[in-house]
Amino acid sequence: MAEERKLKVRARYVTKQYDLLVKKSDKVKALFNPFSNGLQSFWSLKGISFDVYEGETIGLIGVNGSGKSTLSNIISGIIPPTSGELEVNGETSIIAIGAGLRGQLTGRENIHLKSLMMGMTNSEIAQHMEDVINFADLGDFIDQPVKSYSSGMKSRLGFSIAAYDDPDILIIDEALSVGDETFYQKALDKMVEFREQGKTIFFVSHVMSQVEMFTDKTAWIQYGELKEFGPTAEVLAHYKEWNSWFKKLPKSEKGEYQAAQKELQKEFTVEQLRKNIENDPEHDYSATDAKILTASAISGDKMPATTLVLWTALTVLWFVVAYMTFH
Ligand SMILES: Nc1ncnc2c1ncn2[C@@H]1O[C@H](COP(=O)(O)OP(=O)(O)OP(=O)(O)O)[C@@H](O)[C@H]1O
Repeated sequence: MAEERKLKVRARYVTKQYDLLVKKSDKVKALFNPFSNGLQSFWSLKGISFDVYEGETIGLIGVNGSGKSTLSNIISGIIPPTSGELEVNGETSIIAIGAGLRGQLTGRENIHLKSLMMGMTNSEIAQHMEDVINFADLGDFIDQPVKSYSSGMKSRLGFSIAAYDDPDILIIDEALSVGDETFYQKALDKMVEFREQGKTIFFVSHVMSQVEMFTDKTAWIQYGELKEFGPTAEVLAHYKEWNSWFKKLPKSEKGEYQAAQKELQKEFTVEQLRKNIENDPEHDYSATDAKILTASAISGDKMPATTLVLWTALTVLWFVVAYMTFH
């Protein structure tokens, strides 16, 4: 009988919606304006679905701003999705340049802090500290504040801390693109070791040769959508084709194309998400629609919930004051 593969990450229509207004005054204005559509929003992810199994190494590729880091941060639990279903079975550890490192603390103190957060005892920390320091190989810089590190040095420290965390699911977000060749080789060997142990790895990179060499499957994210998910060789071939088509466009058309895609991410609505789910033959819409579409309360398609509450409260208050005044 074939051994059943363990599901490590299951994503169904995962979205991330950001508010586009940055000034506090704009937020306050939107809150008090009953005719406002709410804050203008941007859908960094428009509904991503995939299954990843134990021992798989997954490449995450896509042009700048396509949503790779957003997805990585959601899988690692750093930020919540706006809507959708996400099942993550196991401990995750993310390595992104400088992510999770405290700039005012030294490298050694950062390792100590992380060890304490992992619940290690003092004697465990001593051994762990030595392993991480040896792997990071930062020399005297290990006792300097991390804010004085170059991005390559931060990546070395971040990778070493995460690698010795012994996570089930390792997410590497561009962290190896800034290091030098020696460290890159060492990190790659460590990743191969992880893979052999049956751990699951997500590998975000713009370097196609790294993705090709290291991953089994690849997810191509394009302006917030999952354009393709499958065997790395196939996906990379299609991605390269798309890239050479894009590169051949005149400069003005490139700009127009990108602006149009970004506009679609601004105009995306929960209604469109619902339609996408309804039209997905592989998705049992009726069973999960409520959970998957929780974005409806914050979508900006209608008056935001906070404004609604505020206006109801003000109306009630007005009636109370009027009643007390005229009685
Ligand atoms: N906090 C935020 N508020 C508003 N928009 C955001 C926020 N974080 C990310 N975005 C937007 O979401 C989109 C996806 O960003 P993300 O960093 O996930 O892309 P990426 O594929 O990792 O890009 P890169 O290859 O350049 O690292 C971008 O358009 C970005 O501007």
